[in-house]
Amino acid sequence: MSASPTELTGTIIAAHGRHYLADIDGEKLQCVTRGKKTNVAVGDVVHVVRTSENQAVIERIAERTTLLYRSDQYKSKLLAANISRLFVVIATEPGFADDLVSRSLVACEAAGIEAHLILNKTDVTDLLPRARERAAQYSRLGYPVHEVSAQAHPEETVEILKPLLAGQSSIFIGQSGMGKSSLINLLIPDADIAVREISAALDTGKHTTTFTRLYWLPEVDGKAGAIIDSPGFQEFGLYHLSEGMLERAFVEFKPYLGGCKYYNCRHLAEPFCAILDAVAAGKIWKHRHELYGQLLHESAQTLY
Ligand SMILES: Nc1nc2c(ncn2[C@@H]2O[C@H](COP(=O)(O)OP(=O)(O)OP(=O)(O)O)[C@@H](O)[C@H]2O)c(=O)[nH]1
Ligand SMILES: [Zn+2]
Repeated sequence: MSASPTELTGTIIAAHGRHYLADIDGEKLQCVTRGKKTNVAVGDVVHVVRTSENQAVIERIAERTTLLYRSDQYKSKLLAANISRLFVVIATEPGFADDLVSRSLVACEAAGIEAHLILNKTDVTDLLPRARERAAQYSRLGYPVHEVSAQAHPEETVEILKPLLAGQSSIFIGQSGMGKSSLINLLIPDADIAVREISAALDTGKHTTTFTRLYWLPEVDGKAGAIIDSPGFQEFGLYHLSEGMLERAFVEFKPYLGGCKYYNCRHLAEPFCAILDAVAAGKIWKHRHELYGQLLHESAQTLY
């Protein structure tokens, strides 16, 4: 369906509660949804109708290539739409939680998004060997790990990350304190100004760090890229993933799926289970199998 003459097409660049900011060819319009809908995500391409000089109402959301979301027992929360790559930022210090890293990776697999890890603060050399060892668990699963130091080696950091971001729509996520803002500021030199502009337009007052926002990257070979920055999180609920999605979202299970005696094996306590055998043989990381069990449990608790 093509846009009607009164409709404008743009991209959602920030979301704060039910208030959205759309970028329409460089012009920023404050947007609301019709009714009480909250089904819009940063990164969404939207068709809007202007209601005043700087306001509009969202009429339609264009078909998405991907949709990343979190959920708890009661509801799901959209994180970002149309992203092609996700970067989980971890660091030598403070300590990072494997649980959150793996949940992010599982969410990516389920959504068809390519996932990478960024190990920041490599300048903290006494903690580096241990952090590397932990990060290697993920590179063994096939997720690339990029070592950087936003503070001690800013130029090298940009050199490493730039090619990974070119022409992609990426999201950065991570626990608080890993250096995500430091990295974004290196990659988007005007990020501070953009944030002030966005929060003024969204009228978020001083809650400037609590919203998700999109920054455009300069075009490379005619392809525009974007970076989405999301607030630091402490939880990543995945209640919305079904059992079938879960077993496929653990990449290391793939060679064993179909090898269990029972076709409806849940890989928890069943006899002759290929996954459990692989865990026992040390071929599947026990921590990840435990997380799988936890996520199965969560998926059975959904109330919506
Ligand atoms: N040693 C070292 N410290 C760093 C590096 N990058 C960032 N930091 C510090 O780590 C702290 C957290 O950095 P931020 O960029 O605010 O981290 P964040 O992940 O955005 O955290 P939130 O804003 O809480 O979500 C700050 O004190 C930074 O100065 C680095 O490469 N090396
Ligand atoms: Zn099984």
